[in-house]
Order: sequence, then C-alpha cells, then structure tokens
Amino acid sequence: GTGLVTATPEANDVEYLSPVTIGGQTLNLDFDSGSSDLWVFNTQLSRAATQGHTIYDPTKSKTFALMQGASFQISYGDGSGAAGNVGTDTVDIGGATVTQQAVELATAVSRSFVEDTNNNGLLGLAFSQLNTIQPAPQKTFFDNVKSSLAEPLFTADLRAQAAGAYEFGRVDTSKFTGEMTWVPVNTTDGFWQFTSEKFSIDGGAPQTSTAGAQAIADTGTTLLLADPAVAQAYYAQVDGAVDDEQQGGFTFPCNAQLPDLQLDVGGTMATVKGTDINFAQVDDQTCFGGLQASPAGLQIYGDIFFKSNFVAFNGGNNTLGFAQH
Ligand SMILES: Cc1cc(CN)n(C)n1
Repeated sequence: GTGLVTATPEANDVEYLSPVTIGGQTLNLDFDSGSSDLWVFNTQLSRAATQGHTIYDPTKSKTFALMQGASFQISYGDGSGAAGNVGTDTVDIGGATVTQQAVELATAVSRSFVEDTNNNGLLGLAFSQLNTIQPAPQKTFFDNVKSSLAEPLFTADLRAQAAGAYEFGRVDTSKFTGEMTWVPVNTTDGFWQFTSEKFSIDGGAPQTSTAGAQAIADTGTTLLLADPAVAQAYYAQVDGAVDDEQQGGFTFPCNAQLPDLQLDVGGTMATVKGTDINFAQVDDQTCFGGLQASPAGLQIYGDIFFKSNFVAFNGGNNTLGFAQH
C-alpha cells in the first residue's frame, strides 16, 4: 500500500505538521527524520500544558493497550524534550496503517512544546536503534509499515510557505524536476547520514569544507547547520552579513541578494536556493540566515535544505534519493 499526508508549515517554516490518526483520533504531528520516537500530547498532561493543543485520549480508543512498565524520555538538539509512559494503538498515516504501533504518552513536555500549540507531538522517522523506550526500545512507524508498502520508502516534499507532503510507499516523480540521485546511507549512528564535504557558492569552484564531513537529513530541524567553513565562505559573499553573537548566528540586511549554495550529497551537488536562505526578519532591516554553522562537527540538513530538494528515504537498501524541486 501507500500513504499520503500534507505537510503544512508553521510561520517562518519553523516546522511542518502532518495529520496522524491514532485509535481513531487525528492529531497534527511533526515528522522528524532525525529522531525515532512517536510521542503525543494526551489526557495525562496537565490542563495548563495542553491548553490550545489537540490531545489523544487513550481511554477513548477501542484499540489502545498499555505497555506495562515501559517509559520514554527524549531530548532534542534544540534543548527541548518530553518524557512519559507507553502504549500501543493503531496508527494510520494517509492510508498506511500499523496496528500495535508503540505510541508514547507524554506526562512531561518542555516549555517550547507547550507554547507551540500547532504541534501535538513528534513522529520519528530515523532508525529504530535511537528509540528511547525503556526497558525495550520499540520500532518506528516506518520500520513497522515498511514491509506492507508498495516500495520500502517514504518521501519528504517540503515547501517554502506552502503545503507539501509526506508519502509512504512510492516516489511521485511529478513532484520534482530532473533526475533523482541516490546515495548510500551510513546507519551506524541511527541517522539518515551521508558524506557531504564539498560546497560551492552560486555555482562557483567547488571547495572542500572538511574531508569526510558527514551530514544527516533531518526534517525536524528548521535550519541548515553546515560545517563552519561553509557558513563563513557563504556569508563572506553577502554584503553586510555578520556573525552576530547577540542574535545567535549570521544575519544580513533583508534586501541582500543571497547567492545559491551547492552542497554535495554523496558526491553529487545539490542546490539550496538563495531565496530559501533568508529565514526570518529579526528587526526592521535585519534578517537571520537559514544557513548557520553546525557546532558539533555533524552537519544537519534541515527544512531549509528540503525546501529546494525533494528527498526519498529508502529503508529497503538504506539509500537517500535527492532531486531538485
Ligand atoms: C523537537 C526537535 C526535533 C529536532 C530534530 N530532530 N529538533 C532539533 N528539535
């Protein structure tokens, strides 16, 4: 089978939300290819924490079962987090269905989740080895549904300030232009990880940032966090760009002409449109860059990258497909 849901951006494309039906109840969740837990806002959370959210009520589901003694606790790269207990229920994403999917029920969530009332939980699409359920990690929705899909893959079609889609089971070639390039994934650390060590600016001469530099395809991260050498070289080409500690990264005059950026994905260059690198206005003249330096040595290609690139995540042969859109 296949499954298709819309991916609707929040303001500034900070994240994208997609409808998921759990035990007959539909919540909008943030699909995150950089983590492996499916957790939801639910009736166990305080009224203060759930104000404005859509919550899942396990007592109203005919197919819910508690996973006795199981718990989860997850922290994300942006410092946010959630923790709670666990059950199983039937999960349907646009027609792709898993019965007895582990559904993690938050009993505590960090402030940023409480405040983001469009987000009613996360659906992890990285590898199941990263699942935080104790005492026994559980499989992701994709791992569980994979064998029933027409093709063992899902695709992310994220758009700038417009509805896109996640699709399970097929590559809709009408969603992109040109050829799709497939690259090998290193699953050792549980991410959709690949080598990305070269870059060029506006199609200029390719440069190597750091030999063997790695990147992950992460739909749950807003920005494009690249090797510091990439960010330095890019913003050196933008008049008035500064690395502003107070703002927390590179900013530039909002009327700046932003060059395109090419990044290699497993050896083939993928383009990030300059227009997509203008992330958000921070004051009347100043804008904050969608490209920032990654502090940790691992590059994180988030939504800024996906707005220019249609990506297929193939769990059959552990490859990533990239195409411009
Ligand atoms: C909630 C959340 C998810 C991610 C990326 N995996 N981040 C950085 N924050």
